[in-house]
Amino acid sequence: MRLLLASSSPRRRELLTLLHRPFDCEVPEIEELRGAHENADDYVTRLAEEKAQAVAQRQQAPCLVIGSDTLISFQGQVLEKPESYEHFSQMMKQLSGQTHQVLTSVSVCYWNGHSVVASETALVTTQVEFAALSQEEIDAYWETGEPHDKAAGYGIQGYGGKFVKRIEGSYFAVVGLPLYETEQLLRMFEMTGEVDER
Ligand SMILES: Cc1cn([C@H]2C[C@H](O)[C@@H](COP(=O)(O)OP(=O)(O)OP(=O)(O)O)O2)c(=O)[nH]c1=O
Repeated sequence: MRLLLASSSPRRRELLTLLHRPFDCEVPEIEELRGAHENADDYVTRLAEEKAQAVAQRQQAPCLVIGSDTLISFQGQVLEKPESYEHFSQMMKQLSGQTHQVLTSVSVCYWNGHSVVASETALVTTQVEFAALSQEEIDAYWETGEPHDKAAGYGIQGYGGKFVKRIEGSYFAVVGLPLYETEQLLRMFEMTGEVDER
C-alpha cells in the first residue's frame, strides 16, 4: 500500500521520515479560508482532512494519505502565515511575553482507488510561552527570511527558537507534524486488515 504525504512543507517531509515508512509527497491544492463562524479547532481539522482528500482523489490505486495543518490561536484570534512585514510585526507584538496555543491537526485517509473508505484525524494543542520581544529583535528576525512560510511568522526549530521560554505539549506538532499521533493513526489503519502491510 502506497503512503503519500499531502504537503509542500519540507519540515513535514523531514518529520515523516522519522516514522520509518517509505512515502511520496504531493502538493495539495486547496483554498485555506476560514468560515465566518468556524472556530480554530474545526478550521484546522477541516484543512488537514481537505489536504489529505485532495491528494487521495488524484490517485488511481489504493493508498493512505496524510494531511496536516498548523495555526496559532491567541485570545480568540487565529494567526496564520504573515502576509507582509506589517502583519508579521503585529503578530509578534501580540505574542510577545504571552502564552499562545499552536494547533496542529493530522488526518489520515484510506483511498481505495475510487472513494475515501475511512478517515481519522487527531488534533494536538501545544502551549507556547514567548519571551518579551523588542522591536529590534522582531525586525532582525524578519531579516533572517525565516518567518514568511510559518504560522504566526515564527519557527521554533530555527532562529525563532530563542523567543520560546517554555512549551507544554508536542514540539513536533509545533514544527508541523505530531509524530506520536501520526504513528498511532498509521498503525490503526495498518491493523484494520483493510490495508495491506507494506
Ligand atoms: C509555529 C511553527 C510553524 N511552522 C510551520 C509548519 C507549517 O509548515 C507552517 C504552517 O502552515 P500550513 O498551512 O500548516 O502548512 P504549509 O503551507 O507549510 O504546508 P502544506 O503544504 O502541508 O499545507 O508553519 C514551523 O515550521 N515552525 C513553527 O514553530
